[in-house]
Amino acid sequence: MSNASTEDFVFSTLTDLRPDQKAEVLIEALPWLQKFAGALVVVKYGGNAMIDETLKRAFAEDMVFLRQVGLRPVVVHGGGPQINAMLDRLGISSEFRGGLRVTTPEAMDVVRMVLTGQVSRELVGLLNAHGPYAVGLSGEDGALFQARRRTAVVDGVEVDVGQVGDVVEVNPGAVLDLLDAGRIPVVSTVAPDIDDPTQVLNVNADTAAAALAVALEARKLIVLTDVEGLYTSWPDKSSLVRRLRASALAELLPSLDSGMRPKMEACWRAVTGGVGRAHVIDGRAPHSILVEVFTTDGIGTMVFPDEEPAAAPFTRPVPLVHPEVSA
Ligand SMILES: Nc1ncnc2c1ncn2[C@@H]1O[C@H](COP(=O)(O)OP(=O)(O)O)[C@@H](O)[C@H]1O
Ligand SMILES: CC(=O)N[C@@H](CCC(=O)OP(=O)(O)O)C(=O)O
Repeated sequence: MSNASTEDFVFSTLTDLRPDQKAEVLIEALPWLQKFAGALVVVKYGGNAMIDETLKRAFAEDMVFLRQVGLRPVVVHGGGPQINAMLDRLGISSEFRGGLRVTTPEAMDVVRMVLTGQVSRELVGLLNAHGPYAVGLSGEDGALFQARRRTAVVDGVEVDVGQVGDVVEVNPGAVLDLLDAGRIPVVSTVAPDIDDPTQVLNVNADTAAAALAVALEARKLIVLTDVEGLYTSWPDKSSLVRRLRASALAELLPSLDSGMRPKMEACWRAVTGGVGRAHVIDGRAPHSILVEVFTTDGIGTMVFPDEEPAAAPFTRPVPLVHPEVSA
């Protein structure tokens, strides 16, 4: 076993399971399949979790699995490393300040091109290898997002970062139409500038995913990244947090580094805005989404609200199989 890859290990372990053990794995999912039937789940797929081909295919399988068992998944994707690669190829320099890309008009053209013309296309293709599920749209389509320009804060000082914005309005109609038609919307986080409709703004994908999850009254926001979850004293591996109340997270936020901070802020915004649970999970582990949704222990870090909402969050039954997919 010592020379086997992680993948060999996973597959040999699974095929070595006795039938009764396989049945146990399946039956553990039953209460979660019941609980989440019809639930709307926003999944943020980060650029760093999007590098390995096998993992990308596993991600697409997970999304189609969620859809097929009656959930309503919405993908919001990032693409930071892919934007960096294209800027390098084009010889355009780029830097981050306070966790945000300084976005010149020239860089904005590249951000828009890479997110909507490359990353979105690739994800849509991977999902549609399983049937006609995915439709890509950006924050510009159907006036999905309106954003307002923002600055970054570096060492307590506000700095200009160019064409960067925060989502201030969401019109989720186009996403709901796609969900009602049995599709999986794949959202790129480019948004029109609310104060100057001739301009588009670059929006951090974690932040946009949280705004969309709140507007859609999602049951869950799941953020995939390239670590196991939130560590209270990064990089000490023993400090991984499994469960965290929103108020405890609010106290932690100021101490977090720039990579994790937008993610955890997004989780806080989501659960304080009415989303049932927000999770940060490891996108490097194949099928981590399924483990999170359909097992009792889950995986990664889960953020929950201080007070549970009085009424059950919004759910709507959906046909198990899209007519076109079953044809
Ligand atoms: N407290 C922390 N817990 C976990 N990861 C952290 C923490 N502080 C910083 N990080 C870093 O944040 C990174 C994830 O952020 P980022 O690279 O922006 O991811 P993504 O591309 O998935 O959006 C991790 O790889 C890790 O290096
Ligand atoms: C303003 C800003 O920084 N925007 C990000 C948008 C993409 C993103 O958020 O991608 P990840 O999720 O892969 O980090 C950027 O230009 O890289």
